[in-house]
Amino acid sequence: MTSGTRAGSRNATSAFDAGGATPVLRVSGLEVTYYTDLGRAKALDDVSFALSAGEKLGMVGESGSGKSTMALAMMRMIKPPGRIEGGSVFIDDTDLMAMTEDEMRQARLSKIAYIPQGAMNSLNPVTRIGAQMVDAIKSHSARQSRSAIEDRCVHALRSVDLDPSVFRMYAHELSGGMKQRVCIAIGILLEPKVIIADEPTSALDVVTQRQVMETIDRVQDQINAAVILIGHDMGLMAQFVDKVAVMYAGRLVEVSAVRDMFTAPNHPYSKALISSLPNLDNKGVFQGIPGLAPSLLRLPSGCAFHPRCEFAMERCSVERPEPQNLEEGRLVTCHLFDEEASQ
Ligand SMILES: Nc1ncnc2c1ncn2[C@@H]1O[C@H](COP(=O)(O)OP(=O)(O)OP(=O)(O)O)[C@@H](O)[C@H]1O
Repeated sequence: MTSGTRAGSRNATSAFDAGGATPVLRVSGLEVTYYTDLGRAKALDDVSFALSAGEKLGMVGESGSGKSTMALAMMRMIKPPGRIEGGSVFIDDTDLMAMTEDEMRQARLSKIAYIPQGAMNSLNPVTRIGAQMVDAIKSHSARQSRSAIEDRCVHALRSVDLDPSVFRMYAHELSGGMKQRVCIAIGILLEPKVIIADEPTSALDVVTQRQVMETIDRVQDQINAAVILIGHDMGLMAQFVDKVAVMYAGRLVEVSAVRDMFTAPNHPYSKALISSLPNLDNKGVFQGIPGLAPSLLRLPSGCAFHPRCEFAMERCSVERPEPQNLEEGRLVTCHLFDEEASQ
């Protein structure tokens, strides 16, 4: 039933296919566990992927699948009871996981920027936008002159289509879309190589959502960054990203080019996600996926998706599938592909 073909390697971390180009970002074997009173929740389990400059990856998955944890782990911003327990995050030749705390503070914003969920609501209400932007730059390059820093801020505001007058404004004077664009402007102030935007369009109307996505597109073009967009909206993703990564219970179950993902998804969970989207055949009715996402505290044995999978085989409840690289840079974590390989 599978549509992808194996490229021979079973080791997903060995082939960082970033579309032929040398990847600027290589995440390998990233692991995060939350130690809660109720037990251990492995929120990130052996996550590996790569992105090249100018590439956009959409990260999707149900609530609690580990998308924000992945972003926070890449930024080394996981807080107790969470712990990063393994893996590397290379930007070019530098492993963020091997940096000192001080080096990592410098790397945030200059090498890798994170626009968190609800960022626009966390702008300081009593400080002008300009002062918040200046502070962000000063914490990295204190030696620049005030006028050079201000020029940089105004340039960033212009890049996201905001008038330079926004520099002197307060957050309450801006619309939701404008605030989100301010957050993007702050994210690109130091021209990072990698930008992670966590649900950048939630709580915005559809027209503004589109404008914010177009803004991200444009600034990405200007600085040639690799961008990770985290979100639930597969439809919006489809229009803006190059690749889609699907997370389920802390694991990457599929990474495919956006066209492949929508026309021929490999993993049964991706198939269910795609076919649950409203379309003309189902008259716009949301289908949903049977069953519930599992608790990370009590994961099903074998493949965590097997209780909800219409293609589940006997081994799926016993043996945990490993990520496998397929041709055309596709990755899948599913036993259906083992079957294909052994034929
Ligand atoms: N502070 C915490 N303490 C304990 N467990 C946590 C904590 N934060 C996250 N988790 C666990 O990690 C899992 C993944 O959470 P995460 O926020 O990364 O998911 P998500 O996919 O980003 O969800 P959403 O789409 O709702 O933002 C959760 O299901 C939860 O079990």
